[in-house]
Amino acid sequence: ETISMFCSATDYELCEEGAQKWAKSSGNEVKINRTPQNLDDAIPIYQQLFASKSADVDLLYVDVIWLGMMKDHFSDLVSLVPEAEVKAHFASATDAARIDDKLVAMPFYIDTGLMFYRKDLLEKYGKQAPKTWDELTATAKEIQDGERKAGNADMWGYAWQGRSYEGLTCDAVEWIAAGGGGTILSDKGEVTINNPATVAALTRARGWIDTISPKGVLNYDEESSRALFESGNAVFHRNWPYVWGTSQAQGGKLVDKVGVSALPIGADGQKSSGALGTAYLAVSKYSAKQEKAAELLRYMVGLEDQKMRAIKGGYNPTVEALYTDADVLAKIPFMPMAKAAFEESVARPSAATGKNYNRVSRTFYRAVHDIISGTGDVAEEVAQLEKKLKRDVKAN
Ligand SMILES: OC[C@H]1O[C@H](O[C@H]2O[C@H](CO)[C@@H](O)[C@H](O)[C@H]2O)[C@H](O)[C@@H](O)[C@@H]1O
Repeated sequence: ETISMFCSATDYELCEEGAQKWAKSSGNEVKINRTPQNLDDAIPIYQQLFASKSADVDLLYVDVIWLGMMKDHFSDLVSLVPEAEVKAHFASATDAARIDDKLVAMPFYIDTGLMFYRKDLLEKYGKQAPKTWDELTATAKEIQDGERKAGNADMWGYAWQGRSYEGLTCDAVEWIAAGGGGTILSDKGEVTINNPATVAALTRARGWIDTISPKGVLNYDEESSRALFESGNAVFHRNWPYVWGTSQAQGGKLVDKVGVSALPIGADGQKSSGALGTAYLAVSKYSAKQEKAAELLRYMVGLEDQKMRAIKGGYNPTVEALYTDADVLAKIPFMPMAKAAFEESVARPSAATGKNYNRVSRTFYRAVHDIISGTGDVAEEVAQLEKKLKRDVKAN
């Protein structure tokens, strides 16, 4: 049989490797579709498939924030995946996919926002990995200026995701939550954005533009910000765990020069707040090959494939046993820290918004983009954002 699936663009090669391994060993075939590079653009493609109840795709790559939005189009995996296999994963990751008494997807890898930094440069300047966002700002500036003076005119302090898209929602929620300003909406769906911590966090981020981050950061996504860091021209870089895999790949400029930490906190007593970005696989309700698709899903979320992905790509497993696996630990020495960062991570408000998440997030990231690229009064713009979000929430 041929199973057709979607793999995410950033993660394509390893996703394909796992799927082909299953195909070969099980005597089946896989046809792999690549999501657009900007994952947001996969949403309308999926929506079209669902609207036409298309059987063209059997297995779907699913971002954690889509679970509530797309749940009605996914098969219930309770009868397709044995409970013992479900239990091998972090309960928080599988619990997020238990909706309306169904198990609508299985976790594939954990994404938590992390801070990558130039270990060699921090050592050279006698600095530690920064504890707070203010410390990061100061250290980034000091090292950037020092390196420029020493002859590298292209050096920047901080590379992150400032483009107007879902990635900016992640970055901005991290800055705001780390200062105690919440996650846009409360668990109950009330808009909580209009508070002093939001204003302070966005004011600080605006101050990074053209001081420690190039103006171009306002158009950076994961891959373009990673390119700046991996070219050797940024001291700090916020991204997902896969950057460990890419930056430490043989032949790269930064092999043995990178450190990884949890994201900074706002101030003493507050907690690091990496955005939670777990990826899932789901079987389409419209697939004519439910059982076979579930077999492929079981292989790809299982220990063997997750181990391969961790070792070759730095992807953080959702299978708990892999956090004490010697081969994995040898390749990803910061695994215990990544686990703690995952446990402290903050979820975007997709559970509270359900089908309305996309609208809420779009309003949020567009406003954040305007604020950090503009010169207006931040408190006033946050008050306007609150009004817009209240309208979005009501429209649900
Ligand atoms: O880690 C690799 C993945 O990175 C992106 O996904 C992450 O960022 C998204 C926002 O840009 C976020 O919504 C998601 O939850 C995160 O996992 C990228 O979009 C993926 O294709 C990629 O595999």
